[in-house]
Amino acid sequence: MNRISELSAAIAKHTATIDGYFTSNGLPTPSLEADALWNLPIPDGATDIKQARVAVIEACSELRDLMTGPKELLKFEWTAYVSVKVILRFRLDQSFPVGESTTFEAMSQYSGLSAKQVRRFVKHAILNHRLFQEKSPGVITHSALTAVLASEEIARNAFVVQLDEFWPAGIRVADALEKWPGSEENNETGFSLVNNSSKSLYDILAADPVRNARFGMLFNRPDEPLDLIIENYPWQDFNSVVDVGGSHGAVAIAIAEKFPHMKCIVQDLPETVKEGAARLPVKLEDRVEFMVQDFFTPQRITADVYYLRSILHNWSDKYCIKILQNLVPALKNGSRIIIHERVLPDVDQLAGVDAKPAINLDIGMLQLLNAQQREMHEWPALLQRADHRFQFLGAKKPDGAIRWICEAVWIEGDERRGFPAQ
Ligand SMILES: C[S@@+](CC[C@H](N)C(=O)[O-])C[C@H]1O[C@@H](n2cnc3c(N)ncnc32)[C@H](O)[C@@H]1O
Repeated sequence: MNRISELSAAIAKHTATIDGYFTSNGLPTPSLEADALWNLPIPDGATDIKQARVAVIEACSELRDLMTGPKELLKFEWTAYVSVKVILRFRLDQSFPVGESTTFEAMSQYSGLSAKQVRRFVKHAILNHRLFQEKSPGVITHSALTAVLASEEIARNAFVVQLDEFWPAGIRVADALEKWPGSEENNETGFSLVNNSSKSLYDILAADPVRNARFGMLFNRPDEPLDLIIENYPWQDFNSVVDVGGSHGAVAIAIAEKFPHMKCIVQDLPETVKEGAARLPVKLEDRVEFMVQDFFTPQRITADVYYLRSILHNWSDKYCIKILQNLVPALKNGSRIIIHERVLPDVDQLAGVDAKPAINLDIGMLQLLNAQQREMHEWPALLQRADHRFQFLGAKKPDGAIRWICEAVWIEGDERRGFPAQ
């Protein structure tokens, strides 16, 4: 069988598996109509159905490319997201309720754009992105995608931030690499260039409350259940944890709730600490403490565990080493360091659809901050560069998790190597 027939057969086979699952469980078939479910109803435990879904997506993508052909694949869609940006900026998705219809004229009155402009952008968005539908000429209804955008501010905000802040930064990455070869500084990026600034993303956004609030909202929704870190680390074996750059303390609070013997300290910058402390449930006040601590200054708290979730991927190696070295003054023999973040897949896993978000985030970290995602082998090396007394113990990724739990231990006197520390 040739490749296109193989792919076509695979698509038919795996689609039938998924269809059978939905039918036998009384679940609706996937749809992009406005009243569709927002996510496919496949529970975490249904591993074979999840795998079938991945197989369909991968086979469709390859088949589509094969049927397009190499030369046509090289055509660049340079208008790709223009219509989406306009729709979001002028809030056309929010111009009429989900379940109702509208016209180009009504959208024009709502937005201040001309009816002709609205028609051009809406048609582009329907064709390229399945935003809206036009089932009869001039009558516009929502699709599932615009229904989500119109109904859920967090999803809408994420799209806006990606289009308005992240995408333009990507366009200047090559320029930044040319201007600052090999830079590890977070103010020498595509983001800095496109903002015409010598500052970092954090400083640029901090100067603009609206942009800063939109950026902050990106992190308001948990991207994986907290249970995954609570259930998959032996917290019961320890008495204290410092959540380094812990934001509003979601993880520390979950640890304190589940393990009443634990003392948790959440460290962050002043503004975040103030907000986090204000939100802390009164019943946890004696066991969860918020503390201002810049992680580029020496750590003041000696604890059993130092927990860093999604911290190091925001920094280049040079700064990660400084963050780790600044823990050293407080560490005691046996202190644990948990690095909890996405890990880049190995080269042999690059084909999987799961690899794509990690690889894309890696480039994203570069375009915004000159930072990076890391492969597993880079963690022990980075820890060793910070201090040879950090010993990497291993890592695991619980089922259903997006982050790995990477663990290191601090060994005083370099017992591991059998000679005293210098
Ligand atoms: C990507 S967020 C991760 C927050 C949290 N660990 C989590 O996973 O939800 C990075 C955090 O680092 C904090 N941060 C940035 N620079 C810092 C610094 N120099 N010292 C302490 N915290 C810092 C930010 O305020 C933010 O809360």
